[in-house]
Amino acid sequence: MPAGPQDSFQERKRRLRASFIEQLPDRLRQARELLAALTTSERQDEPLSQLHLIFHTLKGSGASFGFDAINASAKEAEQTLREVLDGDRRLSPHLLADLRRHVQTLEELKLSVDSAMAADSQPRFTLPAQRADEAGSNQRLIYLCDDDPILARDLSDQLGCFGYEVEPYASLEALRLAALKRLPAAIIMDIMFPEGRDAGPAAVAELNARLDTHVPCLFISMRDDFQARLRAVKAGGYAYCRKPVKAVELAELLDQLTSRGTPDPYHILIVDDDPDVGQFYAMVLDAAGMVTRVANEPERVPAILEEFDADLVLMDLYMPHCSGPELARVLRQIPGYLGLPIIYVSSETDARRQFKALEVGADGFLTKPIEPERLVTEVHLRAERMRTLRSLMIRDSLTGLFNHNTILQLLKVAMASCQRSGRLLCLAMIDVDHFKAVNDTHGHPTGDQVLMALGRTLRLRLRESDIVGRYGGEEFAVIMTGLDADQAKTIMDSLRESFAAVTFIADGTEFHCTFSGGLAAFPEYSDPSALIEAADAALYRAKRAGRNRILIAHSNSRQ
Ligand SMILES: Nc1nc2c(ncn2[C@@H]2O[C@H](COP(=O)(O)OP(=O)(O)OP(=O)(O)O)[C@@H](O)[C@H]2O)c(=O)[nH]1
Repeated sequence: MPAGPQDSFQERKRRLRASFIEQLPDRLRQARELLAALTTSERQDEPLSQLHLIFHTLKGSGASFGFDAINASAKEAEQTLREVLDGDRRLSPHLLADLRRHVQTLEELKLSVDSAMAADSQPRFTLPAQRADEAGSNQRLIYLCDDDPILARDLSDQLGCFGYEVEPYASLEALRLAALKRLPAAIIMDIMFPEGRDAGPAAVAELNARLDTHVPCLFISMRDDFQARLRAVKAGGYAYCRKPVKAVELAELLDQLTSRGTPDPYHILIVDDDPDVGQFYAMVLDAAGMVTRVANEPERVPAILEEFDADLVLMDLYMPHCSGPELARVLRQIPGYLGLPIIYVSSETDARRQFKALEVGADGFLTKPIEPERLVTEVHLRAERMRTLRSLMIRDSLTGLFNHNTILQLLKVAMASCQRSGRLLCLAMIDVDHFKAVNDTHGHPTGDQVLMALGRTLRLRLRESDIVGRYGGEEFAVIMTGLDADQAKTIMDSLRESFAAVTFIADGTEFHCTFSGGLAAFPEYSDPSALIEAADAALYRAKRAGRNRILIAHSNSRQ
């Protein structure tokens, strides 16, 4: 039979089990030595803790790797040692003899990889939120159905600024006919219609059944009751937004729904002092499409996190020199990791101890042995949540671009990285021309549409590596690396020309907008505030020189 991904998973598991069996005598020898050093006359916390850690690890790994006999014997010994460490029991000669007996039982076990493999169930991974995308070739075509024709038209126009081709429909019948003729990439659907309070989800369900497909769907509604949300979920709704909805939120959701590219996999850092256990979790999560990194030494974690952008940390509870809660506390004291989800994985079942460990700001507790499927689901759900929350914290709600604080942070990070690598960096500050007049003439909502369109133009036209943010009001900041100021100016000029060509329509009147920009380059300006000040000054000059142009700041011509 050809080797498939499942075979390689089983093969890796086999290797880990073999390595566990190989290391077992050495661990038991350490346990024997520690036991020999223990006397009943005085309390010796250090060897007792070390011994506890050995049995604790054996208990967890035994369970994870399917060696039930190891798990059972180590569990009893661990419990006894825990009681001694807590002061609930004295270290009597009888108790020492008991511990030696446990070590002996473990030494005498006849372990075989094959028997453990045979007892293993085949892991299956069913990742939540796998999105079907069978909407046909037109990735930008969206149907929006709402019985309020003004809202349908207005929202469609706004979504147009995000690059979507949105067709508004004010009746369910009109939408049905359109969908039967040509399938859209997604449908945005209201819940309540004259046909009934739940007519929107019913129509979507009927359409899917009729076409034998699943058209991705977002629901929008004034309703916020459980029933409405449940109907939407039953009809296969991907998201539910309460009215009034922001076009930028819908655009973000549509981006997720209609993107054909695979989403960026979750990055999971696994911290476990036992290399085999760490590898085991990594193997399970890798097989589910996540990217993992294993740290066996807690002290290396901050350095690893600096270059591995983790969505979540999976952490062992008991580790020598630095426990899981201690490491969690260290991380929480670093501002960038205050919100990083930390999940403990441990065979600790005592609820009091679990709570204590969580108190330091960790987010969850998974008790060993954990089924691969459950591990994948738990990690996936928490990492997904983290991404959503992070996005809300760092993005501007109108344009979906990075907000003011985030762009400043990112500029600092990018400049520090360019400093190390010797790469060039340019900052462009751009500002819509005569924007006050747009608001005054066409109204604030139209002004908002202009800002959304500019944000979108910047995001779609620039490289993935460029960082775009809304600096404030009608001012945007763009960080470009690996380019000198002249190259950056060429790009910004081309964007400026494209934006000037966009036709906006408000109340039947067409109008155009332009923007001006100021560019400053690193290392000519070597610290973030000097770079921003220089780009801003160049922007100011561009405005004074007549607008609709990009000017470069030079340190010898500062004004
Ligand atoms: N619609 C809308 N307007 C905003 C927003 N933030 C700031 N503004 C408006 O942007 C306008 C900025 O106007 P000014 O700074 O006077 O400059 P300008 O009219 O753009 O003219 P120049 O920059 O000199 O070309 C103000 O009227 C603000 O109220 C926003 O989020 N939405």
